[in-house]
Amino acid sequence: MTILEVSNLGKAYPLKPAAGALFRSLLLKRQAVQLDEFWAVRGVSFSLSPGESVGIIGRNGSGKSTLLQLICGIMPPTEGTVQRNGRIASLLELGAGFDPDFTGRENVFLNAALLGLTAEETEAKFDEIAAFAEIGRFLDEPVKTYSSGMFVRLAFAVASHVSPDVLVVDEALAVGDARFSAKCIKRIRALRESGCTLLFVSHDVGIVRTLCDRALWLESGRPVAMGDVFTVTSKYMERMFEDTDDPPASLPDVTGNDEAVEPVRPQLAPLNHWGSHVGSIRRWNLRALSENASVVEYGENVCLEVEFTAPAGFDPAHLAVSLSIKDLKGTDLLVLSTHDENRGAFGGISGACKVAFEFVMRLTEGKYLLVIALEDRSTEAIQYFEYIEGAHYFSVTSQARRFGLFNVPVAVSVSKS
Ligand SMILES: Nc1ncnc2c1ncn2[C@@H]1O[C@H](COP(=O)(O)OP(=O)(O)OP(=O)(O)O)[C@@H](O)[C@H]1O
Repeated sequence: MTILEVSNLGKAYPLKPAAGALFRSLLLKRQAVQLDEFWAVRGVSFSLSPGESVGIIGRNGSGKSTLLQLICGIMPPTEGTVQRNGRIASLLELGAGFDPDFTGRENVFLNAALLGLTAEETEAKFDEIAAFAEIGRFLDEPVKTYSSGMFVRLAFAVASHVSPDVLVVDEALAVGDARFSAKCIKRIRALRESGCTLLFVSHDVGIVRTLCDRALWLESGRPVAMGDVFTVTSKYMERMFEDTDDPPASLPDVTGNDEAVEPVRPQLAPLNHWGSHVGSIRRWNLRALSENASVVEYGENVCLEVEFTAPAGFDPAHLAVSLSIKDLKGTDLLVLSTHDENRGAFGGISGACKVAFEFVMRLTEGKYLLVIALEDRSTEAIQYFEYIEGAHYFSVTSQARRFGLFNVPVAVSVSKS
């Protein structure tokens, strides 16, 4: 069963005619001026099953908000259809579904009624909503006196407490402080765990990876790829790194189906490889008990050796080799760089070199991937000669059952106070 079915969805806006064309048309009283169209979104198709979560990514103006508005029925599509099979709660427009002259309390009932709740159902959830919003006595003030942050708190509190089948959130509206943002993310996670479907727009790839299983990448209103969140966001970041305005050449033009991008297969190396390739990383080896270790024991001494060729003519004082260990969602868990540990280590070198990082494995049981990069650190923004994401995949095992991502040596003492 699908909870949301989006088919060939598109939204076109008329473009204003050029001033000369309008004038000529009026003067000559000819037929109406032909208006050009601008497609903010076009050719988007996908379906969502209950409990799935999709992050929508894309640069500014790529059509993310327009797509969400079409999906929620806030505006009609120019072409295509949206079939909704459940209660959709959305957080898209500041103040949508709120009456500025009503108090916060009254608006909770109004907003919940628009989402299909009876007054009794809202009454039963009211205390929870009020506690989540944390706006205190302002609950009985008209919402026109609210700051945008207070507005969002109340709107999110309602949307996330009406037991939605689908929660649609445009993160651009998350104007709350860091603590409230963290609270919202925790709440979204809890809703997901209880089976709620999520559609989430964000510029923050890290949050999309944390909250979503799949990602849809839009470019100029068109879908570029949809599929496994890590794979699609990696391709997107690679594209952002290249940072040109040409349409992406590396991925096929697709209509939002999942076959566009292969799901992550951690056994396959590398997931991503980009950079200017002026210098090159030639070989690497994660040595634990064995060469190219695919299993590392917690507490084991680990050595990563990276062989590379320094870019010809580049000042080696600004050269750095870095490694990152990520979880399979792409979160950086450990980042080590010669730039931080031994800055200027490459002063005076040229041609083929080797660098070794030695450390004790303190990550607990799990599957991880390794990123290796050859970097230009001459400016604050890192430029990559080579960036190899998924250069190596390995698991960490542990004799003792340990919880948490890290397990560090700790001394515990007990005394009478
Ligand atoms: N009412 C409108 N009339 C004409 N063009 C519009 C209208 N609303 C949006 N657009 C255009 O449609 C395109 C997509 O806008 P949209 O807001 O959906 O992008 P977005 O990906 O959400 O951007 P951002 O990341 O900046 O929020 C943009 O070029 C925008 O200028």
